[in-house]
Parts: sequence; C-alpha cells; structure tokens
Amino acid sequence: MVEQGLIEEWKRTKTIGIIGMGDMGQLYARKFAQNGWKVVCCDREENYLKLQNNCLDERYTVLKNGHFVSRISDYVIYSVEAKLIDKIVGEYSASTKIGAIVGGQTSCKSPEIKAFEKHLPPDVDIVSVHSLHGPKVNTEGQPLVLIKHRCQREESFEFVETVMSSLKSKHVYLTHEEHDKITADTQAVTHAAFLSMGVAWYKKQLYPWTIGVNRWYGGFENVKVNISLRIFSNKWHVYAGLAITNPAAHQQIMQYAKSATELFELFVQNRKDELTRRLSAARKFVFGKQERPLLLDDSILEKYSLSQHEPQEGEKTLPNSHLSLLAIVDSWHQLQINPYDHIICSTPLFRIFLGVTEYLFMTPDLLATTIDAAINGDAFRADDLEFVIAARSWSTIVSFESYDLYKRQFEEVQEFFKPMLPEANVIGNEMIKTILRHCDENST
Ligand SMILES: NC(=O)C1=CN([C@@H]2O[C@H](COP(=O)(O)OP(=O)(O)OC[C@H]3O[C@@H](n4cnc5c(N)ncnc54)[C@H](OP(=O)(O)O)[C@@H]3O)[C@@H](O)[C@H]2O)C=CC1
Ligand SMILES: O=C(O)C(=O)Cc1ccc(O)cc1
Repeated sequence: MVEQGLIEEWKRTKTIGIIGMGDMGQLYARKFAQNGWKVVCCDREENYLKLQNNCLDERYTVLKNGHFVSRISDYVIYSVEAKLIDKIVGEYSASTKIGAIVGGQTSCKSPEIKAFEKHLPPDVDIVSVHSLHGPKVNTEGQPLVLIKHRCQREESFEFVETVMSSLKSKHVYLTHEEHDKITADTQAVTHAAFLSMGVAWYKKQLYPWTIGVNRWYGGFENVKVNISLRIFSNKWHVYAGLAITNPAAHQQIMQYAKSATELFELFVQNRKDELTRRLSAARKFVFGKQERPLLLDDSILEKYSLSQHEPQEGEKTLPNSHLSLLAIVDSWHQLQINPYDHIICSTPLFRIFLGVTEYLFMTPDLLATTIDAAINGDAFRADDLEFVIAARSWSTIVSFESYDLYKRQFEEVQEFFKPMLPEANVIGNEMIKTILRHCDENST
C-alpha cells in the first residue's frame, strides 16, 4: 500500500506519457488527468495540430511526437496498433528518459515485450498493461492485466499500480506468456465466432433483425446480432492484431472452424446420435461441475432487439441450430479448456458468449430442441453453411497472417452494416450493462 503523501508527491513531480491517442489512448489520458496526474501525449506527427485542437478542453497536454513525450515522461504507455509496435517503439525508445518505466496497451503481449527488450535502454523498467474491455465500457470493476516484466526498482511497479488505480479496474497479475495464452482462449475465439456470423449475414445480404419473428428473433439472437455489430463498429486492426500476432490464437481459431465444420457435417448427414453424444461429452466437460446459477437467461435479453417487428398472434419463431454456440463448447472440449478458469481475466464479450452457451447447454430440454432443429429442421441450413465457410475463411486469413485480407473482409462487412452501427451500439451498450449487472449479481 503506497502512502497518500507519496502519491501526492508523485502527482506533483511525475509525468505520464501516452503515445497513440486513438480510442484507448484517449480513454487513459482523460482518466489519469482527471485523477490529478500530469499527462502528456501524442499521436502521429501529421495529426498534431488536429489533435491539439480537439483536446483544447482536456486537462492533458498534446505534444508533437513520441520523442517529445518520451524525453519528459516517467511512465510511457504505447497505445498503438499491435502490428506497428516494433516499428514505433524502435522509433522513440532512445528518447526515453533515464530511469523511466515503459509499457504498452496492445492486446497481445509477446511481440510488445520483445519490442521493448530489443529497443529500450537497459536502465528503463518494463511494466505493461491491458484493459480487457473496449473504449466505451466503464473501466470500473473491469479486469486490467498488469505485467511486471523488468523491474530493477521495486517502486516502479507500485508507481504503475498507483497510476492505474485511476481506472478503478480489477487488477490481474500475469506474465506476458500467461496473458497471451488466456486471451487466445477468451478473446480471439469469441471474436472469430461473431465475425463469422457477420460475414455469413453479409454473404446472404441479410439484416437478421428485419425478417420478422420467424428467424433470429428473441433474446439469444439479440446477443448474436448486437455483439457482432459491436465488433464491426470497432477498428479492424484491433481484432486482426490480437489474433494474428498471438500464435496460441491461431490454434484456437482453427479448432473453432474445425468444430463448426464437423458439427455441420453431422447435421447434414443426419447423424443425430453421434451429434448428441459429442455435444453431451462437451457439456459434461465444460459445464459438468458448474453449480452456480446461470449467468444469463433468454428473457432478460428479449428487449434488446434492433427489430421493429411486433409479434402477431400465431407467429412462431423457428428453433435455431445455434451452430456458432455448439461449436465453441465443442472447441473448448477438444482443446481441454475450462472457460471458467479465465473468468477473472475476461472481456465483457467473452462473459456474454459464455453466458449464452451456458444457458443453451444447461437449460433442460433446450439442447435437445437445438439438436432436433439441427438435424430435422432446414430453416437455418443455408445460413449454417455460410457460417462454416466464414469460420474457415477467418481461420485461413489468421493462419496465413494476412493483415491485408483481414482488413478487406472486415471492412466489406462493416460497410454493409454501417447504417445500423450507431443504433446497434446504443442498444448493445444497454444490453451489455444489463448483462454485466446480472452476471455480477449471480456470481457474488
Ligand atoms: N479498441 C479496443 O477495444 C482495445 C484496444 N486495445 C489495444 O490498444 C491499442 C490501441 O487501440 P485503439 O486505441 O483502439 O486503436 P486506435 O487505432 O484508435 O489508436 C492507435 C493510435 O495510434 C496512432 N499512431 C500510429 N502511429 C503512431 C506513432 N508513430 N506515434 C503516435 N501515434 C501513432 C494511430 O494513428 P493512425 O490511426 O493515424 O495511424 C492511432 O490514432 C491496440 O494495440 C489495441 O489492440 C486494447 C484494449 C481494448
Ligand atoms: O471485449 C472485447 O472482446 C472487445 O471487442 C473489446 C476489446 C478489444 C481488444 C482488447 O484487447 C480488449 C477488448
């Protein structure tokens, strides 16, 4: 516990620097400055005047580039695109103040730490961070990973923790290797699922909330649509970076595509017994020891729909095969991952994904209805086929490490959903708030 007097002294005498004033950099700069820290920051030099103009009302100071930030900062945070971390650290590292601390916000830590070790002078300590949520989520109570990588001065870590306490997040202490393994299990594969849904709808040129109560109607379907659109309203590089730069993520995304393919094969070959056996084994492995109440239920999600359609008397929603949800539980089983092990270090989207799969697998009769729909119903067959192709296509793009294809595919779909993104974000924010409140109440 750092004494209040020392904290006040640090606030008077130390400077926090942020390189990269995109969504996350701005969030951090604002929070730290509001908490009484002296904050300086920069974006790319070409953006200097524009950024300075946009930040006239802020309590932090915009500087010209990373050299100006580095030379006066006691703690520098690189909040830049993952793919560029080596290049950008290489550019500014020699300007780092003697005895300073440096860290980064990128979503995959091994390349970031490698860049720091390669470029930073040896007197500089390395403490990295990762907020496990997007820039529009309230930081309070969300997991924040802290990585104490190279601390020659004990005070360095205490200093970073004190600065970070401005966010009121829940601190989680990991090595960079542990961090990357966990986020591959949680984030990368969650994104693969929702990105694949988006591509499948796009390929069918279909806005799922516009087709009445027949398909994609109800609480579960609201989650799929809202989360998928939420991801497509963000920047492509965030998802590309955390999947492509993390080798453990490649294996997860490949397995997810493989599970989707194999389950779909069982659907179309009418192999109901085999499908039931495989999913029951997965259920036992993932949810078998789960005694806690369900994280979510369909009824609390009912109201978060983008649909304008009022259900009419006699209209019926066809049961969905929920291939995207079956495939994730099968993947966890195949890879022997217990998703609950990672809950302390999870993003809101992961907790929601786990919540809906838990609901599907643990509500009596729901899994049986779903298996029945998968084998005997054909309402979702064509959509499931598109979903499988999409999941495989993302896994190929990630394993070939093609940022260019990733960007093109992501932005094509983003363009398709563009008219709906603002509304989807508003509804999605409300939905996420309700879900997180509900999850917290049930897990305490
Ligand atoms: N968005 C999210 O939900 C989260 C993102 N992260 C991670 O945080 C990092 C930042 O993400 P986010 O803020 O969303 O991304 P942004 O693209 O919004 O921000 C990155 C910023 O860095 C700028 N930049 C590029 N080169 C330089 C340079 N040489 N000097 C200074 N600034 C530069 C970019 O400018 P330009 O765009 O003009 O190139 C951009 O403004 C990423 O690594 C991401 O993976 C972590 C948690 C959550
Ligand atoms: O919650 C999610 O998965 C998001 O989509 C937001 C996000 C993106 C990147 C991160 O490194 C952390 C959080």
